[in-house]
Amino acid sequence: MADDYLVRIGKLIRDARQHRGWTQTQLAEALGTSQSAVNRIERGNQNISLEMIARIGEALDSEIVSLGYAGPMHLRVVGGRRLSGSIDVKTSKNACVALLCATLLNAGRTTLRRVARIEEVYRILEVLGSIGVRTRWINDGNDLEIVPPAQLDLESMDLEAARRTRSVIMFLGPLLHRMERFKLPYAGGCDLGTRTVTPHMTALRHFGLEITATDGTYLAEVDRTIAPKRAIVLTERGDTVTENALLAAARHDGVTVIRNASSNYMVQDLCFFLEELGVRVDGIGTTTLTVHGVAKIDRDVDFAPSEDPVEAMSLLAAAVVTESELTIRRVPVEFLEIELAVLEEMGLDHERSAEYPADNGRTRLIDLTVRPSKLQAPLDKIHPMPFPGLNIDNVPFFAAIAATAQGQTLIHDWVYDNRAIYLTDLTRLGAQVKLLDPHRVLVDGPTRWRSAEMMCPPALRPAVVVLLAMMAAEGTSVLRNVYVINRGYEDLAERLNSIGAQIEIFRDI
Ligand SMILES: CC(=O)N[C@H]1[C@@H](OP(=O)(O)OP(=O)(O)OC[C@H]2O[C@@H](n3ccc(=O)[nH]c3=O)[C@H](O)[C@@H]2O)O[C@H](CO)[C@@H](O)[C@@H]1O
Ligand SMILES: C=C(OP(=O)(O)O)C(=O)O
Repeated sequence: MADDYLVRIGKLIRDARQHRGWTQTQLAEALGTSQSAVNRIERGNQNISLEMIARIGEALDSEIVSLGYAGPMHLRVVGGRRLSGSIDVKTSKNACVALLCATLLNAGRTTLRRVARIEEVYRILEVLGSIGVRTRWINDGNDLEIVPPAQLDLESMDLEAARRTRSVIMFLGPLLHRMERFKLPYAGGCDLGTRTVTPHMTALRHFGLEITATDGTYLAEVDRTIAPKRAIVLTERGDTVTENALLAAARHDGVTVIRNASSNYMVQDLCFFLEELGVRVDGIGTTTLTVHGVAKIDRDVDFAPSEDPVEAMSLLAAAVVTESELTIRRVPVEFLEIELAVLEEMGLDHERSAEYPADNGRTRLIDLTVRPSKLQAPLDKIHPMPFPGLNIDNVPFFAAIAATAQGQTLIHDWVYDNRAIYLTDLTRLGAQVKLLDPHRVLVDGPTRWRSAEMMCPPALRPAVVVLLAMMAAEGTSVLRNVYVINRGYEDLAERLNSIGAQIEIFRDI
């Protein structure tokens, strides 16, 4: 019986270590013991004290044994500290989730390099695993290997995981080639108000896909006699709808033209990946994509998704609100050009390195050094547009930046029903943010930030904006329930600590 417990605890430790991406040797070093001792513990061959379990939990930032329900993660932020040094931008959530869905097109093995270890990726991995796709972290947890089975088992889909992410909608494009009738749960994700899926249905109808929405699920049926006869015109220039159309076109044996396509960063990464799979895509970076599909794809491929422009913007905003000098490395500059132009107008003192290519060989990167600056509010409103406009997901960061600038800034988020509303949470931290209507806020700066204890807004970017303001505010703030941040940022607290922040992770027991 005792042995059985040791084996179970050993497995928990091994899982927590792998989740962290550590080798046994790395864990041994953190504990001041030997790799062979860690190996014995993980195999259940070693008596282990409660104190040792607690130390392992601390080292891995994972509660190995919890008393009852291990509650949500919270952050305690000691603010008012300057950041310094340099930090690398990780690969993007939005490309990684699209690429994971795209692996369903390929009968061969896909290796994805430096995939962001974030909750959104974990949810898609859980869904893939539940339907029979073999996925495993390799190379010390940096890279992911994905091998689909000959037959997918959709009946066993982990519905709870699927409902927590909107990205699962990108299963539609690949699945319509693998089965004629299937079910998918309704797409979830951030609480940003109504987000339509109609454009996806309109686009995929060209490939014979019809969708009926029943209680909580989409029932998809494919009529194989239908194939695109003319160009597919997307009804809106959305990122995931463009990706879904690309995924469907990739295995359509013929040429598909997609018009009003998004040319945003995640779409470009997906196009580069499709090319690795042997699917030619003309017009990458433009709004007309011509896809030369192939009926069968069976290739072992290796691909490195590019860096996340929204994480780059987040780190840049962290430097601005904390009045720090910080170098942000591996910034995909093409997808941050408008943001930088606006910030330059506002008076941001910054320096850019020469450009160098990302590991995908295509995306242009720079290292960006940001210095403390006296910012002025921009003359015109801040508003997003599909790429190459100011990125929709970067708009919330301008609220925090505007709060540090002298004067009034109007922020107009026409895209999402709720996102601008969450920006008023900044008032709890001392900012003057007035909601004019559900899409527009007026920010008056500069701000004398003050600490506060708050719940995380239920949307990724506004949640990070609140965290950044807490880092600027003197004193100790608490941000509760940060799952939504972990959806899109890998180890954000630890990484910010590495450049001088003081953020402690804690949980309810
Ligand atoms: C996994 C992923 O990649 N998520 C991104 C993707 O979500 P996703 O592609 O799912 O975005 P949606 O399709 O929900 O579009 C966001 C909102 O913008 C509206 N809309 C969009 C385009 C357009 O030309 N006109 C228009 O009105 C939609 O109706 C919707 O209300 O794109 C969003 C917009 O860039 C980003 O915020 C998300 O981070
Ligand atoms: C809105 C976002 O993402 P999602 O589409 O995953 O909800 C985001 O990344 O800010």
